[in-house]
Amino acid sequence: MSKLKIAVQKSGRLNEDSMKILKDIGISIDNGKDQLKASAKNFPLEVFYLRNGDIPQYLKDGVVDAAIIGENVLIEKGNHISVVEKLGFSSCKVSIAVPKSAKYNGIKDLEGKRIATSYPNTVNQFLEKNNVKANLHIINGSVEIAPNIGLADAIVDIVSSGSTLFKNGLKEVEVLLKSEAVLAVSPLISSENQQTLNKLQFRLQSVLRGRQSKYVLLNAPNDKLETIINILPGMNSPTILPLAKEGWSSLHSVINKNEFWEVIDELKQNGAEGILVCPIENMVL
Ligand SMILES: Nc1ncnc2c1ncn2[C@@H]1O[C@H](COP(=O)(O)OP(=O)(O)OP(=O)(O)O)[C@@H](O)[C@H]1O
Ligand SMILES: O=P(O)(O)OC[C@H]1O[C@H](OP(=O)(O)OP(=O)(O)O)[C@H](O)[C@@H]1O
Ligand SMILES: [Mg+2]
Repeated sequence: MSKLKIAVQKSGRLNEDSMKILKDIGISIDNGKDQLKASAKNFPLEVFYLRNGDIPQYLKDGVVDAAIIGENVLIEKGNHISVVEKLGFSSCKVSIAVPKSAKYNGIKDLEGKRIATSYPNTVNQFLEKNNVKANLHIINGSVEIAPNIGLADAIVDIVSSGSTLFKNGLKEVEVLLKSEAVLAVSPLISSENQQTLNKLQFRLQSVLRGRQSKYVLLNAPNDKLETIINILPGMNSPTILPLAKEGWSSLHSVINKNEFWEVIDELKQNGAEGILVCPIENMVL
C-alpha cells in the first residue's frame, strides 16, 4: 500500500505542536533521533522532517504529498498550493514596523524607503497593491535589528506577542497578513494518497473541534434549569439527568471553550452548583 508523505518542520516553533497533533489523532511515529524520515506504525504515513522554508518547493514538486507549515511561508513561497485545514497553533502576523520615534501616517510614507525583510514576495505584493515603491533588503533572520544598525527604515517580519519589536524600539504600523499552522496539500498528490489524506483530515477535524470545546456538567434545582439553559451560550438540547437529591438535576453539555468563563458568575448566581469543566479529546460529527 502506498504511504502518504507528510512534511513537518525538523526543528523550530512548529515541530512540537505538529508532532503533538499527529499523536492526538492516534498516529504513532517511530521517532528515532536525528532521523530525517520516519514511518507511522499504525497508519500508512511517512513523516519527513524538513526546514520550513524548503517545504513549499517540496509540495510543488510532489516530493511530499502534504505538510504542516506556517501559512505565512506558503503565502511567501507556495502559490498554487492549497490549504486544506487550519490547525489552530503558531498564530502570528506578518507586519510592517518602523522605529518608535518615526512619523508614520500611512503606507505612502514608505515611498523610497529601505525595508528589511525575509518575506520579499509578500512585501512586494503589498507595495504593488498600494502603489508604493521601496527598496527591499532581504535578510534571513534578526530582521528587527536592521533599523538600529542603519540598514533599513522599516522592517517586515513576524509579530506574535510584539516583544521583539518592543525590545528593538520598533512599532507595528501595518498588518500584511495573519497566519497559523495549516495542513497544505501538493497539487501532485495521487488519488490513493488523497484517500489517506482524507482520513487523516477527518481525524484532525474531530481533534480540533474537541480542542475548541469543553464538556460542562453542573447541578441545579429543577426550577432553575430553564434560566441556566438560557445563560449558557450556544447550548442546544443539553442532557438532563435527575439527581438522588429530590428536586435537583444534573445538566451536561458541550460549549465553546472561550465562552464558558464569561458566564460562570451568572450561572452560580442562578443556582448552579458543582460545576465541572472537562476537556474533550475528540468530537466526531
Ligand atoms: N513568535 C512566533 N509566534 C508564533 N508563531 C511563530 C513565531 N515565529 C514564527 N512563527 C511561526 O512558526 C513558523 C516557524 O518558525 P521558526 O522560527 O521555527 O522557523 P524558521 O526559522 O522561520 O524556519 P526554518 O525551519 O526554515 O528554520 C513560522 O513560519 C511562523 O508560521
Ligand atoms: O512578537 P514576538 O512574540 O516577539 O515574536 C516575533 C519573533 O519571533 C520570531 O523569531 P524567532 O524567535 O523564531 O527567531 P528566529 O528569527 O531565529 O527565527 C520572529 O522572527 C520574530 O522575530
Ligand atoms: Mg523564527
